[in-house]
Amino acid sequence: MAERSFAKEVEKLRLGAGEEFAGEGILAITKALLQCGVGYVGGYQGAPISHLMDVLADAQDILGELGVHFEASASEATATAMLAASVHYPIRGAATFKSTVGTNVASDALANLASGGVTGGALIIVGEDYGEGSSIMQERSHAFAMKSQVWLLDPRPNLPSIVKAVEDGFELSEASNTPVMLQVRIRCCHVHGHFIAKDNKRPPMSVADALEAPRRDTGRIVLPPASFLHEKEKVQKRWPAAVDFIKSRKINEFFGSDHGSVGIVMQGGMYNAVIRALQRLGLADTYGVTDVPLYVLNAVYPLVDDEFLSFCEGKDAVLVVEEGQPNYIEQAFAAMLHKAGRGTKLVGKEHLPMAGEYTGQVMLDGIGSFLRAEAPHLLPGEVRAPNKSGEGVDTADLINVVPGRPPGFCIGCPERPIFAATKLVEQELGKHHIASDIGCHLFSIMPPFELGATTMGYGLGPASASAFNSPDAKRRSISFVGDGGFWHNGLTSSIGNAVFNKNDGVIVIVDNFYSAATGGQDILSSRAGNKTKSTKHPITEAVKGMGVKWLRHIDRTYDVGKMQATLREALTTDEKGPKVIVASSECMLNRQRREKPLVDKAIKGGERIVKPKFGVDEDICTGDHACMRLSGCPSLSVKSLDDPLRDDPVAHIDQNCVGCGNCGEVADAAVLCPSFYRADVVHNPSRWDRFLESARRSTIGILQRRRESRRLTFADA
Ligand SMILES: O=C(O)C(=O)Cc1c[nH]c2ccccc12
Repeated sequence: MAERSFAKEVEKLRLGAGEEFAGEGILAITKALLQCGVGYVGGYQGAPISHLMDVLADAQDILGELGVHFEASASEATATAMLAASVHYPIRGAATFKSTVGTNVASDALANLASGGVTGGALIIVGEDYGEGSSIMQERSHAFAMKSQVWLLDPRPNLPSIVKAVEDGFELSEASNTPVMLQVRIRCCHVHGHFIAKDNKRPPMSVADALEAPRRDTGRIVLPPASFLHEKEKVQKRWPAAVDFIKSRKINEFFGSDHGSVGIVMQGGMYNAVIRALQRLGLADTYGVTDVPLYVLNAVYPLVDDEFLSFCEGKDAVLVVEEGQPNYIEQAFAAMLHKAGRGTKLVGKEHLPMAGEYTGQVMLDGIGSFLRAEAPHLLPGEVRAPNKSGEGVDTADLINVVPGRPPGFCIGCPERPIFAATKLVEQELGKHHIASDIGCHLFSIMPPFELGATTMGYGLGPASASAFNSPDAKRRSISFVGDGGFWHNGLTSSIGNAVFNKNDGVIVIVDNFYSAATGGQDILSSRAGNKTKSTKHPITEAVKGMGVKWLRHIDRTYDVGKMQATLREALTTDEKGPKVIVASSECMLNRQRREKPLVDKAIKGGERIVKPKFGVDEDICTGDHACMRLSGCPSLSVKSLDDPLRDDPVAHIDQNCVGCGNCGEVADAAVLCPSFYRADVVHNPSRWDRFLESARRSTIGILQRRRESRRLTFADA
């Protein structure tokens, strides 16, 4: 079950011509795909397009009615390889994934697809995870577009532009026999707005039709001599065809005055932020109307030389707003101007940062700096000569006032006890080299665990420990991989590799029943039934099938003692070959999403429900916080006591506790302290519960009164 259900929203996908669609960017993309007569869609989830995959999964009935095939691909490479269906057949297909990491994974298939070219439109919707909210390395998808010669669209972040980009993308792909990437940043995915819908179109040729009449053409298969001809075709046919299409269909847009001494060129995705900066500089109105000449690249690759050169005509200076590095667009424009012998001054990264997200403030500073330098006469007096000194920024330096808040495991996360156990084992056996992987479990690198030295890619944790396999070694490496990474490619890249190379290390497969970090999507080993997918395939079976001999399965990760003992055994056994521990417990977020509505309903219906909660007895807690050093649970916090003899704050469990029991288990396994208690909160208590409660209360009352009566008391003076 995914993080968000779009079951209600997907009904909007049925809107017909002339009706107004209102909603989120990702839904608009899906609607646009259906309006374009797409024949098949698929992809792999990851921020910021996880929800696009969830929308498609929730829309399967609607897709099915139109004869559109949906695939939840095993990886981005799988998703891109699926687009092979558009090579020989005039069927439109779309794949979506997270960039740039997904594009890295997909690049084998992407390069092959781009070489042979396509007949039906092939659209790759890449969710660009760049900037301050990103979880990955900061790179650009642009490089992939250039190296594989696929076209890159980067639409203005509003619904009509996004929908148009999907339509343009398919047509561009067909006009140039080239796959097209449609880049959407996080704000573009989640922007809300309106557009006028068109009717959905059944694909003129479905995948079922294609299977009835198979086609092949060796000229489209990547093998010499065809592959050498592809290279020629790319340069002589497909590239010029793409430039012609972009130009004749006016994919790129011009705004502002035709006459002006300066202008701004930008990636389409930067448009909203540029307009906001111009508004703040007094140069655009509330509706975004401006006199400043703007050239908006909804297609960022390939570039159209004469469009750019004509934009520069009569201008003294032009600013390129291009997020990230290298500044490919700026370099290409500089070369165009130089070759054309033009004198227009081209600037970009002089005024805007070379790296990092172009946020509102960055854009304001950069465009302000450009205009102050090149066209100060455009700026209102208060911008040119502000009353404030400096840039006019007066927010406090937050680094000095806000404590750091590193991301960590959720309350009740079943992965927390795995790392608590690892820490306890390291206390016994010493420090080990630990290789981490992509997924929630990577939070182990953060306090309080501080375990893990590298992360090399999805499913590659054990692979990234493969060099540490020496006959001279006295200590084994430990590596982690999640169930998401395991099925993405870890089964072969990590487990198969370890078996084949006789790796002696310890591999922990963190199995939480979902691809949790990407939003809780189902995978092969998910335990729940799924209407359209085949689940319940145990990881242990796959691992055994790969040839692993030493395999342990822990089916309740909260058992810290057992986890610790198993890790100890894996690290010390004489048995050769990889030691694989599958540690399974359900993702607590998903479990709560599943159980909470049922429990709330049962409580409302008067049913007796017992909810376990944990607490700390503040009379016993010494305030040494040892429990926290092995937990990091957000619900385990500190509390100051109103007691002059206790100056250290004691441990405290807040009301968000879900009763996973981790803190008690850890306290026990670490022989930490007896101050943790469990209290069962009984909703809709039975008569027996009430009787027990009153019996307990009166017994405790008697004992309390007895103790009170024996206390030494002082008479009032
Ligand atoms: O969803 C995210 O934010 C991820 O980083 C997960 C992810 C999805 N596909 C990938 C390919 C390579 C590395 C990470 C991911």
